[in-house]
Amino acid sequence: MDTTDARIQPPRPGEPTTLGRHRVIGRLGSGGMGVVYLADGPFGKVAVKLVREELADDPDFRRRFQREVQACFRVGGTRTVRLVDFELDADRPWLATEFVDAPNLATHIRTIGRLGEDDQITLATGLAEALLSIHASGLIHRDLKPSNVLWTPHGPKVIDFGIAAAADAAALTVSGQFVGTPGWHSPEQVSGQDATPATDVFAWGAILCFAATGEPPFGSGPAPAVLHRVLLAEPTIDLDALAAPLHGPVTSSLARDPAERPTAVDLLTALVGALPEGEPGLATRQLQTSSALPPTPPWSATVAPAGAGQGPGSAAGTGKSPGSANAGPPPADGDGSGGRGKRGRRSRARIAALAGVASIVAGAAVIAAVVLSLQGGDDDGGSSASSSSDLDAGTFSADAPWRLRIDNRIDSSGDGSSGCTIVVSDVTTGESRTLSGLWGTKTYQVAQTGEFRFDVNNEQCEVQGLRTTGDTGLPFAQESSVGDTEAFHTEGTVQVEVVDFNGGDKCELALHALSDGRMLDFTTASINENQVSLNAGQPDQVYLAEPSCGIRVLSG
Ligand SMILES: Nc1ncnc2c1ncn2[C@@H]1O[C@H](COP(=O)(O)OP(=O)(O)OP(=O)(O)O)[C@@H](O)[C@H]1O
Repeated sequence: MDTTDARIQPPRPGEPTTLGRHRVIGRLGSGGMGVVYLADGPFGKVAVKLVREELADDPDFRRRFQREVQACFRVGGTRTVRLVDFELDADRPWLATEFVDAPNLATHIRTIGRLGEDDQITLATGLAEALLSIHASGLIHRDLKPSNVLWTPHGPKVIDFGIAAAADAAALTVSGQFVGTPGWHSPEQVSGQDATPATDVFAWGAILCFAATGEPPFGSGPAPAVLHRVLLAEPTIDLDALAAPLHGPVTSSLARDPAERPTAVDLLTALVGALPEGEPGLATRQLQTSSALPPTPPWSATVAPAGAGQGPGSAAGTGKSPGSANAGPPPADGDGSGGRGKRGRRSRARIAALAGVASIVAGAAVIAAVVLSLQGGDDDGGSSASSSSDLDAGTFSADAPWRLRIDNRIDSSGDGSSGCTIVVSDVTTGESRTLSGLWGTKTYQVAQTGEFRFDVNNEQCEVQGLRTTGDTGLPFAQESSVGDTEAFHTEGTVQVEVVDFNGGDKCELALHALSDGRMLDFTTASINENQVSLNAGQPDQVYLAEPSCGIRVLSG
């Protein structure tokens, strides 16, 4: 298997140094939609796809991209990479997925050679599992090909599902011609018809032929010739090279008529029992691979230091991202009551100014060291807290995900205040995060456990640590712009009503898992549709992160 380093190129001059909260380390590759960077940030290593400028300028692309990205959160399973963060409003939108330290299948076959029979079956089963999760979420991949399959020691992981729809639409608008990589696209795509789940099954068959022989079933060469063969010729399926259990499924998946192709469920059913000896069955394998997922992201849903969102070389961005600490307007007023007035406007101006002076903010004079003690707190699902006016020494220890609430009580009638700056330090590791330019009340979910110390720049900044171990009881209402909701339990679907759009006409809502901060679903409510539902996928402890509006959870 390749090493990571061999696959990573240094960023080129003028390329972004940060994308949202992620620091760019290198380039993983580029394709039709944009460049993919390896980056490091609050979720560990991620692969960030930055959309090409031409596409970003196309309003139709943006609309479709946004819709598809929202849908991607519904895709579960262990055979698809997890979407962890994105910024859709940026000059150039980007999305971050978990980084999988493995080459793509095209590279693997080019450098190592074609797959043996056992590996073919592992690939066939894993890809069918991926298609099952994608199709079960109502999506179609549309662009399944070897470079969109990462080949790990545990089998394949599929990238780029769903988002190809947006690129197809934009490219067709411009050229009116077929756009894509010939050889993997189905006859119906080549002739301009709608893609269906059967389209992905066709690509599944083509990838298996390629994995077994190193050649796609309709050959290679100039694009028009390949497209012509896809439309009119019979595929070349080398049955000597292909593992016997795949003969039937691969042949039927390449049927010209989509109705004659098997479904992902048919493929899995056909492959049950064909897995190599020693390879556990599907359900067991899923459990094993899911435990290999990256560890709980540290400091999830916390605020990045002001200005960290877009570095000097950055090409993208407004710094506003649902699920990101920069999401949403700043609080409307100092007490978090949701009122809007002079102070809210002034806060916005101050925060904008702060964004330009990150280094000054990061080094802001910490004039009051506050160490909170929550040892004796209420631990049964309520909150336990100590305020910054209590200067007693002590430590706040958290043995489960917890919440940090900051209430800015600074009298800002005079100019000169830059809001609250809080430095949260992990006492054991010494790691710290600076949350700056905070106005009103803000609450953050922190996945990291351990012992923490808080330092604030003004004793009027009240800091509370909250334990959130149980249900809070529903329904409940949340004031405008006060950060995350309390954690609550959902049976799968959450109904939310937006009660205050906070001066705008839209509100972005992101549902996160309490356990590790991972985003489960994302939707946008509008004044015309102020009740929305979010899908957690399965019963879970969840919270709604950083809504920029006043919301009421109707059912969870
Ligand atoms: N999450 C990820 N983890 C590891 N590597 C990744 C990840 N996402 C993408 N890559 C690498 O970056 C390469 C480029 O990705 P990209 O999707 O842009 O390429 P492509 O499939 O060749 O192009 P396109 O589909 O846009 O025409 C991939 O082939 C893969 O090797």
